[in-house]
Amino acid sequence: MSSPVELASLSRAPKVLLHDHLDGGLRPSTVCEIAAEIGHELPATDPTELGEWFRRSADSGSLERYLETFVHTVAVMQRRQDLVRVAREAALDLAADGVVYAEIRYAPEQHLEAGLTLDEVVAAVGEGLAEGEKEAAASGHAIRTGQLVTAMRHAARSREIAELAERHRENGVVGFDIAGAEAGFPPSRHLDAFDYLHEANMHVTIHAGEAFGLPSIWEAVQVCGADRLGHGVRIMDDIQVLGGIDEYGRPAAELGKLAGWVRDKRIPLELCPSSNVQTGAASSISEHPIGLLKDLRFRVTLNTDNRLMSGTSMTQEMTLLVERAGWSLEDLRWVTINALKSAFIPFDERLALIEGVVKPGYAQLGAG
Ligand SMILES: O=c1[nH]cnc2c1ncn2[C@H]1C[C@H](O)[C@@H](CO)O1
Ligand SMILES: [Zn+2]
Repeated sequence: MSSPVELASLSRAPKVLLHDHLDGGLRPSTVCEIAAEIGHELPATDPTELGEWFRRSADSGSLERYLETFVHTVAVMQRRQDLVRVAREAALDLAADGVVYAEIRYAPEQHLEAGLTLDEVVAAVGEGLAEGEKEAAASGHAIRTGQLVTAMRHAARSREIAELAERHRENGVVGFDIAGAEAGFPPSRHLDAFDYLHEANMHVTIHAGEAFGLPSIWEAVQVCGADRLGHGVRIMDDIQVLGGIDEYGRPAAELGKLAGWVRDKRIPLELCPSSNVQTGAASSISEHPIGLLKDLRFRVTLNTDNRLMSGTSMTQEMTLLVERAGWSLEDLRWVTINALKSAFIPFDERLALIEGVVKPGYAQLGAG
């Protein structure tokens, strides 16, 4: 049975976030303050106007143009103290939004302009996240965070970044990712990095199937051995909806071999509805494939991608799905548990969060 959703209570629902970019989630006021200190010119100096500028500019229908907005966030994340600050604020903002576990990603190679080393960048972000976690717990919003270290797919440093991730695995780094423009930069360009990580038994997620289709997803899964897919929304290209309901009570559909593999292997999809609408990967929230993929029982997770560029939060993404795609509280609980099952922390710790935090939290709201 599905429970009606009290929208006002969604901010209290426990949330799990696997796909959130540190350089896509800054507070507009922080961007303004640091930019003024370092003399970086912004398209707007008032925080409200700047927030609107990011959202408007990211509403471009193209991943490449969407990514251009990061020039301003990356610019203010070069000094050690600024990385600490941005990471601390990210942990605090997510905790205040009800997120109980978050994997936060960024590309260390983009934060070297003020002279930091790659290791110093990872240490600064780790320090900020730890501070944020501590403060959040003291204010009654416990959150656990982990870092995902990203290599940029157009660059040629992925092997070095993979080694960086491995060096810091006891120090808050839980996995590795590649990001950036997808068309023309297949994941297999970075095979050396993935081979290294598999040798070291490290977790890997790959942005694939966002701006480019099935060949990118196939390479990510079958050539590069991705544990999860960043977006993966274009797996839809391998699914034919037949109309009506099948013998299991699901939408009747024919899955191609790749879609079948992704579902059978329970490969998690890190879906980001608002971001996909902005980059043109989906036409609207109500038409976003997340609903169909949920009904077909793919391992669906719900994510923000870039809170600043999308003007969003986990509560907002949940609210949109409830309002525009008819999601129930049980659906939200399901994606939350899916996300924890797919997290890159040890199994026992995932289970402890599912049983000790997520299930009781949803029970309090009337689900499960
Ligand atoms: O949705 C995305 N797809 C591909 N790359 C992305 C996306 N969101 C952010 N990025 C890029 C821009 C950032 O500078 C970089 C590291 O977080 O990752
Ligand atoms: Zn992303």
